[in-house]
Amino acid sequence: DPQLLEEVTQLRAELDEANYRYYVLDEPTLTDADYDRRLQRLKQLEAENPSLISPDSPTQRVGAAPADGFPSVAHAIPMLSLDNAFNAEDIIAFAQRVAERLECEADEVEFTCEPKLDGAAVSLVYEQGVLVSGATRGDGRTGEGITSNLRTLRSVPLKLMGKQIPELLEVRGEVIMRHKGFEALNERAREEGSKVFANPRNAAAGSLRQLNPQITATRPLEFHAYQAARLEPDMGDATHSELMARLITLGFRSSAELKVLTGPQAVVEYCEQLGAKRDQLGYDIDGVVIKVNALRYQRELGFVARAPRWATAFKYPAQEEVTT
Ligand SMILES: Cc1ccc2cc(C(N)=O)cc(O)c2n1
Repeated sequence: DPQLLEEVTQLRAELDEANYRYYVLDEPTLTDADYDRRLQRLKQLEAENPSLISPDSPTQRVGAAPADGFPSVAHAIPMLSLDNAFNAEDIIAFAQRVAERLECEADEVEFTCEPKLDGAAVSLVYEQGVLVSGATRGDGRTGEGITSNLRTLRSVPLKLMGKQIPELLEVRGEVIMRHKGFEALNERAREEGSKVFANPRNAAAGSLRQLNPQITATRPLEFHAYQAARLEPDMGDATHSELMARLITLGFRSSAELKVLTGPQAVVEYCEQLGAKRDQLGYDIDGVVIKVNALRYQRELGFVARAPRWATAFKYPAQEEVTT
């Protein structure tokens, strides 16, 4: 019945658009009540016409628990950790090392800076624009397959947006829990006598490792993309900042605080400025991720044993643990 198909298609488009505006653009259009009304209507139409159900429908976010635990997933490209810088001298030394290898002046090198979110790192794989796999970082080479849990996050697109859909995209990013959601969760946990989490990072990691996606679906988690580990067709001689802008058009949230800066002094200033407003962000960060912006230079610089030569993480002193 074309009338029915029209209504189902319209509802899906409205729900996907509402997700994007709420979670990526921070400009919600639908109220939660409007969102839920449309979702219920779509669930009813799909229940009456099961042949219409497709895995990328907004109604298919919360599935069944994986029968026997999470499968082990090998990352096609290792999720390596970053080397650390602790002060301005370390940042300048990092920039000098990069400049030497690129045979240019440190003050000419373009860097990006973004807050280093303190959550749980995950990887999402999209084939022909559809989410096919999601995994935890694990030990960097092998993680746990938690696709069913990641599907419950409304900031994780079930299918990519727009017309320029890549054949293959592997997005890396951080799943975080904001302070407000963390405090509300622990408040409920104390009332119910269930597990109270020590900090938002543990709460995010613990929520992603729930065997039952219905539980994960109730947790206030957000996915923030920070890298495209694989992209086919690739973007050739692009930059990290252009890649992040492309991810936003594909439906992902990526750091609103990302800045392109030239030379180490500007990077040091960014780290000082962000440090000054660290307590007002509403979510935990443990530093600043500093990257060489040009992807061509990132490829040229490569990695040392365990961490990229082209990136480092400036770390702030640990904050006193949140008293629960
Ligand atoms: C390459 C790399 C590795 C880990 C990262 C971690 C974060 C983070 N925790 O926010 C951000 C990034 O841009 C990262 N980038």
